[in-house]
Amino acid sequence: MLLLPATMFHLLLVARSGPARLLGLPPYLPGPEALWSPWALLLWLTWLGLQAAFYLLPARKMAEGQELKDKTRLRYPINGFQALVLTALLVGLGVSAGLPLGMLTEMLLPLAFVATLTAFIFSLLLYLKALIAPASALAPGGNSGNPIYDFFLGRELNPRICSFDCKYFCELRPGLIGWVLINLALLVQEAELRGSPSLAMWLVNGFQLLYVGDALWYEEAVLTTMDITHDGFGFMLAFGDLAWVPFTYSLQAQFLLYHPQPLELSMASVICLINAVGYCIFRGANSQKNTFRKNPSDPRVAGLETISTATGRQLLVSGWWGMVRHPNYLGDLIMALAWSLPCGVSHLLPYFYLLYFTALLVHREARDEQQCLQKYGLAWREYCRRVPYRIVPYIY
Ligand SMILES: NC(=O)C1=CN([C@@H]2O[C@H](COP(=O)(O)OP(=O)(O)OC[C@H]3O[C@@H](n4cnc5c(N)ncnc54)[C@H](OP(=O)(O)O)[C@@H]3O)[C@@H](O)[C@H]2O)C=CC1
Ligand SMILES: CC(C)CCC[C@@H](C)[C@H]1CC=C2C3=C(CC[C@@]21C)[C@@]1(C)CC[C@H](O)C[C@@H]1CC3
Repeated sequence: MLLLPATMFHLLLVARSGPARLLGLPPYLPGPEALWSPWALLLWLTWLGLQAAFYLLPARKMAEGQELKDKTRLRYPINGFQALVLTALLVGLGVSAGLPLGMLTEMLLPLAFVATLTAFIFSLLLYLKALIAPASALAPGGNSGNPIYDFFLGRELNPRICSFDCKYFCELRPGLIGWVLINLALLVQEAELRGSPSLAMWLVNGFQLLYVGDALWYEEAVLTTMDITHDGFGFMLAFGDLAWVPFTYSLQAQFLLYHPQPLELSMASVICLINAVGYCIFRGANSQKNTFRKNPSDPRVAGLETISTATGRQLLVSGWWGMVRHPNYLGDLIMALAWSLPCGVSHLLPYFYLLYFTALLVHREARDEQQCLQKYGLAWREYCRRVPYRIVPYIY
């Protein structure tokens, strides 16, 4: 809980330092005046309020979540993409009215500080709220009895205030949309400093906008992720969603603002190709599984080979899911590489996301594997026999 914020501040500080060494000491330790700003607090609370208001707007669709312990299902608004578009319109209006968006880059440290503070306070409130929640509302993982562990993992599975789902809201809105807004501010600031944004900055902005746009367009798919169906809402997700995602996932664009990198058109084309390959695998695999889970006789997936399980559900063993057991992770990792390459190879810092993400996905894959083994038993073992590689064919 201390190491994660410390890492985030380290990254923010070294990204703007001359040597930009991932493993070096930060150039200075920020004092309270560099971290605390009432304006940053006001901006952050306005941002959360705005995204909460967008969440509450009428949605094009209400989706049902997975079945819960008490056999009920929660309902979720599907209007994340609408929130992204409304945010873009509002920011566009603001910029055309003279809003200095580039100034946001000067406020990243105090904004990250208030986001961290919010995550701690929010997690504490969530922990207390879980004390009065019924047993059926608790998450399988975060109720060990060790308060520090439970505070970190989260005790309640789907904490809600009336129909407002705190975890679902945080997972996709303020952090993800905040990430692309910070990227855009860095692009605007670069244009102000150097006359125009660099090609590398355009690529990083474009790739990450595609990723965030995709997540919000296919928002319903998040309802089947382990974050929503299995993990409680505690410090890990609150900090991850509200602080870690916007302030560390924008690291490549931060690095580029302070360390401009030349990029040939030919190299840029190769990087675009790598991102496109990663995206096709990521989207193809995710859509294939979602289509199959919704309706196994859908013509797009009906011809695929499957294994039956004792639960009545089937597992795909051909198509993307016959290549490796987590093709979507493979695509995601290839995209992560494409996001770092525009930053050149002179520094390790812009590759932090790739390194962290590899560790996160290897760990996540192992957790998912355990859950699937528990759920599907022998059928899962058979799947592992037929599809022996986890993420990278013939390697891992
Ligand atoms: N950028 C980031 O920071 C992060 C991005 N992600 C991305 O989010 C997306 C969702 O990831 P995540 O929630 O981890 O997991 P997945 O979308 O991979 O879902 C795993 C589940 O899929 C089902 N499944 C597994 N194998 C098969 C099969 N052969 N046939 C049919 N169903 C199968 C199982 O659930 P069941 O059988 O119950 O349906 C399993 O529990 C991924 O694309 C990932 O890359 C994830 C984490 C962080
Ligand atoms: C701070 C910790 C080390 C870990 C925090 C993890 C979180 C940042 C991630 C856990 C699962 C996530 C997912 C996404 C973003 C990152 C977090 C919140 C997506 C929304 C990214 C876009 C994809 O299309 C779907 C992802 C679902 C899981």
